[in-house]
Amino acid sequence: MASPQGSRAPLEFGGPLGAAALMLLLPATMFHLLLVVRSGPARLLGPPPYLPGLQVLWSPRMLLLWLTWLGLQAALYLLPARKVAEGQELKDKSRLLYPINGFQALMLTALLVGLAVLAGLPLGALPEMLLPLAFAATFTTFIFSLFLYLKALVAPASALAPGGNSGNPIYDFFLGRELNPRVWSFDFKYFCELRPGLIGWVLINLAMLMQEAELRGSPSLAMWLVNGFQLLYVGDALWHEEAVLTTMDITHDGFGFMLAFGDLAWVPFTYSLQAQFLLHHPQPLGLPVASVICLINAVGYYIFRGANSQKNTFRKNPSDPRVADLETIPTATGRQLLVSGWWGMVRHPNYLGDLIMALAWSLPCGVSHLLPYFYLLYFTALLVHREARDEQQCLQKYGLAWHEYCRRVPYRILPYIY
Ligand SMILES: NC(=O)C1=CN([C@@H]2O[C@H](COP(=O)(O)OP(=O)(O)OC[C@H]3O[C@@H](n4cnc5c(N)ncnc54)[C@H](OP(=O)(O)O)[C@@H]3O)[C@@H](O)[C@H]2O)C=CC1
Ligand SMILES: CC(C)CCC[C@@H](C)[C@H]1CC=C2C3=C(CC[C@@]21C)[C@@]1(C)CC[C@H](O)C(C)(C)[C@@H]1CC3
Repeated sequence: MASPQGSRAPLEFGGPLGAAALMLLLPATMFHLLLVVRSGPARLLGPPPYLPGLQVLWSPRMLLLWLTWLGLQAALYLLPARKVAEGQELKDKSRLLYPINGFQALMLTALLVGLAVLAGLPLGALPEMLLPLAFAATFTTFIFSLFLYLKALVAPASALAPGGNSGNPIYDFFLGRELNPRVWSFDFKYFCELRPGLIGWVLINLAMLMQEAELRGSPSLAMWLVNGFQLLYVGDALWHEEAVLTTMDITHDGFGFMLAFGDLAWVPFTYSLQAQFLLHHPQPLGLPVASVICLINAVGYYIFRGANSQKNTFRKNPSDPRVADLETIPTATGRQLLVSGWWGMVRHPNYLGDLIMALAWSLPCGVSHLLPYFYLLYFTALLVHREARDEQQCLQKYGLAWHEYCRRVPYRILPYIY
C-alpha cells in the first residue's frame, strides 16, 4: 500500500470539512443553475422553480447516452496522434508520453455529429435532456472518483500527488491521490481535462442554437456570439493541447473528485449557461453593441493567447528568437522567470485575458439578469484562489527569486488594482 507521503503538505480548500461541503455544494449549484435558467424569473439567488424528484433526474437512457459519449471520446483519444508529447519531469525523473490529437477529436466529433443530424438525430432535443444527463454525469463522477481513490491505494509512493495524501479519506477522495492515474497508456486526467467536457460544452451550445432556430426561425445574434466565442476558446485549448501539460492540474494536482467533477460535469453543464439562458430568455442585440463585445473578446483572447504562448515557448526553449530578448530572473533551480513582456505586466497575464473573455461571453445576455454573469463571478473567485495556490507553489520552488519577481512585478492579475 502506498504511504501517505504528502501528509505534511498543508491542507487546502478548508481541509476535510471544506472538501465535504464542496462535494455537496458543487453538484447542488450545478443543478440549481440548470433549474433556474429555464424558469421565468431566472434569478441566480432566488429559489429553484421546483425540486425535481428522482424520476426526473434518473434515466437509464441518459446514463447510456452519457457513457456512449465518454466511449466515443475515449475511442477518438486512442486514434493515431499527429504527435506524441513528453510531459514534465516526474519525481522519479521519468517523463510520461501524451498523444496530441485533441483538435482531431473535435473535428471528427463535428463530422460525426453533422452526419448524425443529417440522418435525423434531433440535436435540438438536447436542452430538454440536460437535467438527467447532468445527473448521469455526476453519478458516474462519484463512481469514477471512488475507482481513482482505490487505484491509488496500490500505486507506488512516487506516483502520488504532493497534496491529496493527508490520510483523511474525504479530503483525499476530493483532492485526488494519484498525480497521473493511467491504465496502460490511457491517462485519465489528461483525457478528462480536454475531451468529453470541453467538446460536450460546445455541443450543448450548438444544441441551444439549433433549438432556438427551430423555435424562432433563426438563431439570434447573441446566440451566435456566445457560440462563436466559446467555440474559439475550446478550439484554441485543443489546438494548443500540449500546453495543458504544464498547467497546475497536470503537474501538481492529484486526480480526484474535484477535477473529475469539474472536467466532466461542471464544465459542460455550467459553462454552457449563457447559451441556455439565451434559449429561454432571448435578448435583442444590435450590431454596434455586438461589435464592441467582439472587440472585448478579441482583446481578452489576444492577452490570454499571447501570455500563454510566450510562457510555453520560453519554457520549451529559452533561446527561441521569439522570447530570447525578454528580461529574466535566474533561480536556484536553473530555470528562469520572465520579467518583461506579458509576464512583466502582471504575474498572471493569462488570467487577465481569460477574465476579459469571460465578461465578453456574458455581455450578449444583456444586463437584465445576474444569472448569465455567474461564470464571470465563479471564474474570478476560482482564479483568485488558483493564483494564491500557484504563488505558494512558486515561492516553494523559487524562494528568493520569486520574492524578487514579486518586487519587480507587484500586481497579480489586474495592473495597478490587484
Ligand atoms: N476556463 C477555466 O475554467 C480555467 C482556465 N484556466 C486557464 O488555464 C491557463 C493555465 O493556468 P494555470 O495552470 O493556473 O497557470 P499558468 O499557466 O499561469 O502557470 C503558472 C506557472 O507558470 C510558471 N510561471 C509563473 N510566472 C512565470 C514567469 N514570470 N516566467 C516563467 N514562468 C512563470 C510557473 O511554473 P514553472 O516555473 O514551473 O513553469 C507557475 O507555476 C490560464 O490561461 C488560465 O486562465 C485555468 C483554470 C480554469
Ligand atoms: C468546480 C471546481 C471547484 C473546480 C473545477 C475546476 C475545473 C473546472 C477547471 C480547473 C482547471 C481547468 C482548466 C480548463 C477548464 C476548466 C478546468 C478543468 C481549461 C482546459 C480550459 C481551456 C483552457 O484553454 C485551458 C488553459 C486548456 C484550461 C486548463 C485549465
